[in-house]
Amino acid sequence: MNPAPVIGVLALQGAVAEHQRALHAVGATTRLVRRPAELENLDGLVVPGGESTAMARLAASTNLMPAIREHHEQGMAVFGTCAGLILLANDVADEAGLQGFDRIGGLDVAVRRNAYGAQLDSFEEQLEVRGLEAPMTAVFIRAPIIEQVLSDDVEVLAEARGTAAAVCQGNLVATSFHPELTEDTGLHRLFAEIAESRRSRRRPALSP
Ligand SMILES: NC(=O)CC[C@H](N)C(=O)O
Repeated sequence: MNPAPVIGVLALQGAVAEHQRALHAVGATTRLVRRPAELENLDGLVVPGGESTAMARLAASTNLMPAIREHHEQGMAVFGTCAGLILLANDVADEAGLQGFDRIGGLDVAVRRNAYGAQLDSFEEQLEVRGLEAPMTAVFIRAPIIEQVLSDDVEVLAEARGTAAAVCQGNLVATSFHPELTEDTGLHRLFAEIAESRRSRRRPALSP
């Protein structure tokens, strides 16, 4: 049997412990990531929900966002939820607060921040997710909307209110909602499988 995938959780801010719990529940080993060196030899990385502007600012002092991008280019899978989706998207509308700060990028979607409404407009919805057997409860909190899918390489895994809410592109997975806030670990299982299946194809880490 393959060893458990090692999945980092970006731990600058946001729903860190909840993602760790979900990843442990699907058999992954986790590591908290606050600095570039902690990205070495990870099979995957979760970029949690929280506040994308806060994460981008906290990451800037160690150039963590470009380091995540480089590790992804070398084969590390990345799962971005809510603010994490914003940090992965190649195009972000309503960038106020993010301008001048590196993001990760790589996911061919255009998102608009806070587009489902304010904190008080947060909502839950039952979503059918491609690849999962049962519908899951999706929690949307000041969530970004995926306004446009920019490439045929992006697969829409779920839709909410008429737009894509969960997408996959190669070894990138992203949701506008918070899968870590419910007991349903289906998306974490899917991500752990993607991270594990791509491990053998990864190029070895570059020496310093
Ligand atoms: N729940 C969330 O992650 C909210 C995202 C937040 N509105 C942002 O722009 O980063």
